[in-house]
Amino acid sequence: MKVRLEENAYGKNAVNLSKIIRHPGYHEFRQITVNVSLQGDFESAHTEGDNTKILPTDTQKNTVYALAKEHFTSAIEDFALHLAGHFITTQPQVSQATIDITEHVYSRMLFDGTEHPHAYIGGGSEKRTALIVQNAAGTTVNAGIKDLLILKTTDSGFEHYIKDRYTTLKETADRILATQCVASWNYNGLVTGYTQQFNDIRNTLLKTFAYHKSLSVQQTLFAMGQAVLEQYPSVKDISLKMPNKHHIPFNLEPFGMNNQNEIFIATDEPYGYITGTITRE
Ligand SMILES: O=c1[nH]c(=O)c2[nH]c(=O)[nH]c2[nH]1
Repeated sequence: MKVRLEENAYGKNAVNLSKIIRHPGYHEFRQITVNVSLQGDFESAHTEGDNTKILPTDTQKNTVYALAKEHFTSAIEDFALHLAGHFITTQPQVSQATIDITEHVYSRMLFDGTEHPHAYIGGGSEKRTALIVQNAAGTTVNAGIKDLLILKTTDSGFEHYIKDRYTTLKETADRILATQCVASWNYNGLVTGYTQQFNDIRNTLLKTFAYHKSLSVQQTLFAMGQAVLEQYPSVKDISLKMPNKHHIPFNLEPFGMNNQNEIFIATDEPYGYITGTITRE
């Protein structure tokens, strides 16, 4: 039987790297996880076991650490762009380099209103992400946030949905809305000041979530994406993933008590999963 190699890629995943940037009197600390993935002329490696065009994934991992010394100095997008450019320009057999970086958030410890010069506290589940794809057609920059746990205690309802013989869900005009949000957006070309853009977009997402009078997760997701596209011409499109982390009112009637929307059972699974991409018309 004749078979042929279709799409293929290889690289090193989960390259965990931390860096201290030492300044007189204070330190900066960064921690990232890097995935490198290369595409190109690797057919003979698969069909003949010919490794002469293979840059070992071990070398790719070493390259991430080595280039971090000089080139991981600001936003993860900038470091990812440098890494992608390195593999494309030094390896002629590589036609596409994909660099995916996740940054783990740390904030400085604060004592009596003063930031400690070298002690940090982890940022919980939230992470910042950058995904760079470089090939002959150009370079795309995707930035985002993942595992952003956000919740509001009112201004959320879910009513007027389909009811059939299997429906048990009660309509509510006032519920908890909670999600562990993933947001990622593509920029129109390159941007100056990735961290400022990231902080501004993150703030817009949070503010829209907080102030939106939500009729459903779907409607809030759309409003969050729309706000970003309206305020940032640099953003081409935005994708959101919003698992509905249900908080279901607990029945206190067996105990002769009236639950006035105060006591809930927080359930992890199963969960509603709402996703969408919003783009300009
Ligand atoms: O905002 C919501 N969207 C749904 O599609 C849905 N389905 C459901 O059971 N609860 C909710 N909530």
